[in-house]
Amino acid sequence: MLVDGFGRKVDYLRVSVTERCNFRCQYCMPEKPFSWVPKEELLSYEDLFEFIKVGIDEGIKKVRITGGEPLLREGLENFIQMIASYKEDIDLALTTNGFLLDQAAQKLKDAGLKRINVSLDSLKDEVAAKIAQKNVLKKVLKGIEAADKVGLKIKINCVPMKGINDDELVDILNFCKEKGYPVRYIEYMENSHAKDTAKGLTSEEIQEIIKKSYNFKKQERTGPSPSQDYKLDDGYVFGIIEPHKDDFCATCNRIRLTASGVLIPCLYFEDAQSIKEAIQAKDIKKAAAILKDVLANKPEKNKWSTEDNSETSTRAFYETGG
Ligand SMILES: Nc1nc2c(ncn2[C@@H]2O[C@H](COP(=O)(O)OP(=O)(O)OP(=O)(O)O)[C@@H](O)[C@H]2O)c(=O)[nH]1
Ligand SMILES: C[S@@+](CC[C@H](N)C(=O)[O-])C[C@H]1O[C@@H](n2cnc3c(N)ncnc32)[C@H](O)[C@@H]1O
Ligand code: SF4
Ligand code: SF4
Repeated sequence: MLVDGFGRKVDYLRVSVTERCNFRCQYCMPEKPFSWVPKEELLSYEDLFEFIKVGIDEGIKKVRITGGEPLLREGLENFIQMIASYKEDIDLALTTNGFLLDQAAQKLKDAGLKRINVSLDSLKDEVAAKIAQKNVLKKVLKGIEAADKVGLKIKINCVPMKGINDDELVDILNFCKEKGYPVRYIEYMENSHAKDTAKGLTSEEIQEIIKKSYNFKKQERTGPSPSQDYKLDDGYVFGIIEPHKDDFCATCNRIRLTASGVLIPCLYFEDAQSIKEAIQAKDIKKAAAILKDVLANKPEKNKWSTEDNSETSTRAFYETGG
């Protein structure tokens, strides 16, 4: 079992397979970065898998593949198959913007993927295009449909932004409710890579908007998801990811591995260590020791706040995988 310095059990590894992306979401990557990490500096799938095995052997139960946009990296289905066949009962999932999902869904399912979280910030062509800075909506909706058809379990992620998509939160909920997909609204997390004008909604503001159309009750927090669930009277459950809440980090069970082999104890903090050398030297003991050291240094909580004393993260979400 993996335990951090605050006694939190860590059993969830998020693996970013690329920092590159085909969208330029205002809250994440509004401009193309000045330079990408060169391809040769990335860990191969085999090397990433070597580390994932170390993690699983030490107690990781849930692996999420993310990015950048993970579907941009060639051969992803082979990587998924490696993980799926290493441990049958692993909770293996993928987070994607959905743009390339239409052609990838069947391959992903066949490789052993069970569930997928797709970002959907708007149901209006022009708003989706404004957020992603690309005409994306039709392809994303097609991708979601294809994933559904092949039997992948779907969740939808939506980042509510002031003056941009905050008038659509109920429409998005209705769309997801009709399709049977849980939607999770994510509070915008301030970071120095986002567009200067980006401003998110707090969980309370999101709830106020939904309250105008639906009654709902806060649910008990259970399981490994970062989402706080709310249940409508008809039983539909939506979630809000509330990183500005004081107690959000108390149940943190997550660590992150970037595509270039940096193991990050917290989405918010700078401190991190590379496992690249150890993995490439096939020094499993050293890789396991670095994992434990990173966990021992996992911070108690982030310093995002809705007050003036909020600290902005310099970590790019497209690098850490969100
Ligand atoms: N601050 C913070 N935000 C997180 C953390 N984990 C997830 N999030 C946010 O929630 C978003 C959605 O996460 P997903 O990639 O869908 O994964 P998930 O919510 O763990 O997925 P489920 O396993 O389906 O619940 C992330 O991209 C982040 O923006 C975390 O540890 N800290
Ligand atoms: C970094 S993306 C990577 C996976 C994929 N490209 C996607 O967009 O789903 C993972 C998640 O992070 C969320 N995200 C990115 N930047 C964020 C921010 N500043 N605040 C909150 N969520 C953010 C996205 O909405 C997405 O759901
Ligand atoms: S949120 Fe995802 S889709 Fe949007 S720019 Fe970031 S990595 Fe790309
Ligand atoms: S901000 Fe850091 S400590 Fe808090 S939940 Fe996210 S990863 Fe965990």
